[in-house]
Amino acid sequence: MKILSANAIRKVDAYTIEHEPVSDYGLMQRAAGALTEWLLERIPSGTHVVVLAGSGNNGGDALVAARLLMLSGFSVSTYCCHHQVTVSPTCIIAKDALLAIPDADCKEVAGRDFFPRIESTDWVIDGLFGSGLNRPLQGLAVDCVQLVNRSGATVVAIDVPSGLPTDGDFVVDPELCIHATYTLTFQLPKLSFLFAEHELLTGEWSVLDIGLNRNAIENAETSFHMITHDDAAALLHQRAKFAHKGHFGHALMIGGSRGKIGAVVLASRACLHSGVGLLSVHLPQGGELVLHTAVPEAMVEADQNEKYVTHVEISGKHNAVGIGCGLGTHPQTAKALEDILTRAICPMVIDADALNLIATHPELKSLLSANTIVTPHPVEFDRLAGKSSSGAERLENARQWAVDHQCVVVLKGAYTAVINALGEVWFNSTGNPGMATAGSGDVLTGILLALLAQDYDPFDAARLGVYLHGLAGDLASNATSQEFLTAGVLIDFLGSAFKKMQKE
Ligand SMILES: NC(=O)C1=CN([C@@H]2O[C@H](COP(=O)(O)OP(=O)(O)OC[C@H]3O[C@@H](n4cnc5c(N)ncnc54)[C@H](O)[C@@H]3O)[C@@H](O)[C@H]2O)[C@@H](O)CC1
Ligand SMILES: [K+]
Repeated sequence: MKILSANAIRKVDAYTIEHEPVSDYGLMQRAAGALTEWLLERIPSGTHVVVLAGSGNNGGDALVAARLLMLSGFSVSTYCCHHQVTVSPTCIIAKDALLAIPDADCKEVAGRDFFPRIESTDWVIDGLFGSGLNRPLQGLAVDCVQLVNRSGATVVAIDVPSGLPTDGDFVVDPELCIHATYTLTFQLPKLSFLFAEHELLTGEWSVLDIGLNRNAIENAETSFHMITHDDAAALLHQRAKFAHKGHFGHALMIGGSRGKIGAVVLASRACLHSGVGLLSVHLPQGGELVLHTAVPEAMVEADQNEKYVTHVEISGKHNAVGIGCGLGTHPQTAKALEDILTRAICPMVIDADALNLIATHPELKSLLSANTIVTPHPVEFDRLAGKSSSGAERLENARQWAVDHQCVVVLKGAYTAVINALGEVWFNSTGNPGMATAGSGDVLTGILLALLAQDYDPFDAARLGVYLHGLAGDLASNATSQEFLTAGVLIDFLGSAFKKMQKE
């Protein structure tokens, strides 16, 4: 699923109006119709609804919704907050249609004294600004937004919360933006919804289909996508009937240090449960017995050192290498990492402490090869690439990093971003806060290593891997609870996640 910029959406809107039997106002009625349908299923009967409409088409949507809610029997008070002299012609049509209803309550807000009284039991429909916002809010709009935010009412934002830039192209002061309980956005998700700092502003968001022209969406250029179930399922390889374990690759997992052997155990278990043929694990000698006991399916190559990894034999027999889980950052481990990066020619997944070592030994970056996946969480990424002041800035830095180092970056978060060497971004759509638990990242590394060993292209492996990882988390939390989730439970649900991806 594409994520389009405000500008690209405007073009798709215009194309739809030009090529389909629908007018500007017709499209607005469709949008407001979808919105009202959503609202009617949720607003408790008898609720007083306060509708705030700006001067643009977002305001027009709000005015149409106000009319539809009134016709459905709700008590609706509508306030027009005109922030500019020219009001959109479609907004004017919508307002005239509202005023044509007997008893329509529609007031102009000429200043603070004209503001509505909002009770905490009210529902507020925010149609002040939509995708046309191009600068931070000022003046009366700010006062209005703050009145809403302090009211305690349930707030439904139309398309985008007023004050939030659709593409995340400027940093928002949360005081200058509606804090929506729900955001109902039209047709496609918006980029700015995917940054952690905007969670408070968007609340729970959902996409409403308003039937924009499919060809126009298909032809619109963008670097941003969301991974849907069908996208991920299409990436899954079928396993041939006569296949044997040699067909599914031999993976090498390198990790562990004293006190952190569990990380390699989790990553190894996840790898074996993700379809790999053979798995060898290189870990400090002290962890050998633990690994043999916890993961009997794996072969163990113990390091000469008891507590940390110092030297790894890299041979042509491995189809993929994973390194970093629980690895530690001992100087001798850094030397070993340099040696591995220099000699390994197979695809690699690099995680956790291996990334921290690269951050403290920047000369190692030049050794990364094109078929590498790096899997930093935001703090690890900032160590690698320097601090970012916002989610949007970090995403741009990660795209640049992927281009500069010609590898796949998996920037982990609520909407994990998988970025290829062209700077194209696919956001994951599965997963839940229950997965914010120790070892969850190790499980992802294990899955990615298994897919790489099975000859998945690194970008495909990363997109399918993050989707499966999140899906296992969703299945696990549905069957138990987010609180109960541990990395081990995630692995237990990997089987069901794979099953959901397979063709019936
Ligand atoms: N035909 C269409 O284009 C459709 C548009 N739809 C709605 O239309 C919205 C976009 O409408 P518009 O493009 O009219 O934009 P908005 O309704 O977001 O209005 C923005 C207007 O305010 C001005 N402005 C921007 N930032 C400002 C600021 N900080 N302070 C004061 N003024 C500011 C802009 O010049 C622009 O004219 C979408 O979000 C969606 O809700 C839907 O009705 C579906 C169909
Ligand atoms: K809005």
